[in-house]
Amino acid sequence: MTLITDIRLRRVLDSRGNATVEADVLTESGGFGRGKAPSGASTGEYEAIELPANEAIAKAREEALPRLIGEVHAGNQRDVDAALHAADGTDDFSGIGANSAVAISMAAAKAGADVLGAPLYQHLGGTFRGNEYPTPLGNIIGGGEHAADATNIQEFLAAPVGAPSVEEAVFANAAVHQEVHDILADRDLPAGKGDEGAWAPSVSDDEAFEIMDEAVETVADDFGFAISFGLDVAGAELYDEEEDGYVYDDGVKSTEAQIEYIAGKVEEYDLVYVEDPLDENDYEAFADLTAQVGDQTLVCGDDLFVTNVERLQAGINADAGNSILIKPNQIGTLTDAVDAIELATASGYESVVSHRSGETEDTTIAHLAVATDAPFIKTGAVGGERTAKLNELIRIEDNAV
Ligand SMILES: O=C(O)[C@@H](CO)OP(=O)(O)O
Ligand SMILES: [Mg+2]
Repeated sequence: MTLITDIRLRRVLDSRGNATVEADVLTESGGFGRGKAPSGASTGEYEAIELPANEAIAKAREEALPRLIGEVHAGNQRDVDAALHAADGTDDFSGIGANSAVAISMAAAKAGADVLGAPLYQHLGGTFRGNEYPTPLGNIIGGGEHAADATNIQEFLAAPVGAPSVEEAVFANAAVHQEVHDILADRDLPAGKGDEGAWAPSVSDDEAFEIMDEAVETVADDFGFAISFGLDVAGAELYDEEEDGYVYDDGVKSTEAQIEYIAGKVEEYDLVYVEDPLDENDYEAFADLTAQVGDQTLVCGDDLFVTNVERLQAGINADAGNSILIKPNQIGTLTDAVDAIELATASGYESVVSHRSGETEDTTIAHLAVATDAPFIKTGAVGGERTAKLNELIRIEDNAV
């Protein structure tokens, strides 16, 4: 019933106005799924390769479609993704493009769910998945590669850990976003928004910490539950090999100083989440920081692990970090992403499912986070391509998908 009978690929817009790949998968019994590839700006050195959309589409039409149409069942996700790998023939999807691969992989999963008449999260997670919902991490203040003349740290993320429901958590993050706007206005600090909708004021990182702290406390009082915050430092973007350190507006920090700085911020602000605090090649520094603060916060590898089981295994061996960021387009297929989650779970690491800075209306990651019992999902706080996922989470919680 889920035999793939047609795949259509087209170029559509992403949230930055760039071209990305959209895939439609149709099955023998009328099942339909549509997936769209997101795209990063602070991409890790070891990510799967995204090709220009036109090229990715042409390559996938030539190489992948003949191996999928009439050959593979959309309901057998591992078969779909194995066919994508076989069609690509490289170990980084540079053959057909990770953007074509992930769009087809997600579209096939949705077509498989459609035939079953089940929500995608049930198709992916099965009926015996847990009954937890992820806490949304809301990007509130940001800079780095996502906005010019703003903070050095890429993302300050609200984490409504005490929220009684996904719905309350989503609204709390939006309220923190609004509160930060008001604080910035009171301080006469004009601010545009970065790629993910976070405020991008021209303030020091220290001032951003202070503003976040004030905003989450105010909103936590209003909502009546605990709201913490966390960071995506995007350390690989700050690290400069020639300087042998992390380059901030106010000077360069050595690796030791960076570890001390982040550990200090974890203590001072009770941070619940710290992503990529260090360079993507420095497992040892990750391990040092994890030894210091790993029992009180999630130390998460994004550019460090790039959703890749081999890089994750190296991290596990080195005790580097205690959680992994999962971005399906970083590795190219849902099977590869789920393999990384399974290895993480088996090794006592948490998995945090994430959007990219360039996004679309696609909601697959909301379903993946619920299917795999992720403790957190990182998918922004405001903006249509972000609320697409947040509102889908609300619907999933409400049994309305
Ligand atoms: O670094 C990150 O975690 C992501 C998403 O927030 O950014 P980008 O998609 O630009 O890599
Ligand atoms: Mg990151």
